[in-house]
Amino acid sequence: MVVVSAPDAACAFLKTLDINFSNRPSNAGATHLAYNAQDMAFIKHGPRWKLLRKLSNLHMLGGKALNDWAHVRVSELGHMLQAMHESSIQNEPVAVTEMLNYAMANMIGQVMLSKCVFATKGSESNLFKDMNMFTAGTDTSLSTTEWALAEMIKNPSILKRAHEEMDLVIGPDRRLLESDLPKLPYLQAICKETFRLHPPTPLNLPRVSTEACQVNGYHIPKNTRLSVNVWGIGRDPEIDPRGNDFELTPFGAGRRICAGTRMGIVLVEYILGTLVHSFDWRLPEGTNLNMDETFGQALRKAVPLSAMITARLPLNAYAP
Ligand code: HEM
Repeated sequence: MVVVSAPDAACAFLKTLDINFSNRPSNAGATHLAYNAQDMAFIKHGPRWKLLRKLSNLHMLGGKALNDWAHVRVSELGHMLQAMHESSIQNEPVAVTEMLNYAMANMIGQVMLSKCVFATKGSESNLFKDMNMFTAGTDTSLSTTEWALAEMIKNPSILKRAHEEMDLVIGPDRRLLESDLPKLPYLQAICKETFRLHPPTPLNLPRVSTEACQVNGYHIPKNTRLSVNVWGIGRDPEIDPRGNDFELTPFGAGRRICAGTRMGIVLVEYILGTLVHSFDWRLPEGTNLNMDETFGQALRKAVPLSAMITARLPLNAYAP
């Protein structure tokens, strides 16, 4: 197995990925949810074929599908905001992680299965869960949103500056819309910085060399397992941001790049932006912010985020 941590070597490897590292090792979990036509043929006879065909037929991860399903994100986010608002009125801490999990799973679940995942016990939704699509889509987006909120609670000046930008662009009378996102560069910078510091897949997903090859002077035999240490590269003080763009690859790169990149970015920016604009955030009295990491399906906070929130918008902004 090769783990690449140095940016220049990672850059060379990533450039070689499409040619020689396009397969996944057989135990790579969600990575079997391969997506393009060639990969589809590769797994055509596997148990995931039915769902994959559905994904592909609906073009559900592309730009048009993202627009077509915007109303689902609005309504699911509305339900979460309403529940959070009720906690704030009762002066109770909000179980942020749990709420994000429900909202993200329902957003992704409804798009893929046309039903609310946490309101159905049908076999199709079980199949969906067994197939790791939750972890590919929800755990990654959830962990980024949770880490970003935690970093802002830890650094109130960042939260304040995000509020200032949003108050200027959106104002205090309505909720954030997805169409506001391009006008919020500071929010986008917060998301990018969170991807750098807390990449949900810190070693990317593993690839296997299909052929022997030479990379950066090293001989890589056929069938070598390759991992890129995205977490280490993102924290390397030597990195020059004017490099070749391979210093920030939270969604991977090349032919097997994350199939849900667009959806992941929209989910994180839209949900995080709305939560920040809608509430003031602070820790419950007498508690400390634990920033320890734990690695499961994604790199998550070891202690789920719990916070006190105060509404910043009029009551009707918190309706589903
Ligand atoms: C913050 C959000 C997300 C992050 C950081 C992320 C990250 C990744 C990474 C690093 C890979 C491996 C790429 C490579 O090997 O080069 C991957 C693969 C994948 N992701 Fe995501 N992901 C996110 C959201 C999503 C969403 C929302 C979906 C779908 C609903 C999704 C579906 C997939 C699938 C199907 C693959 C496998 C692609 C293949 O093997 O060809 N991801 N993701």
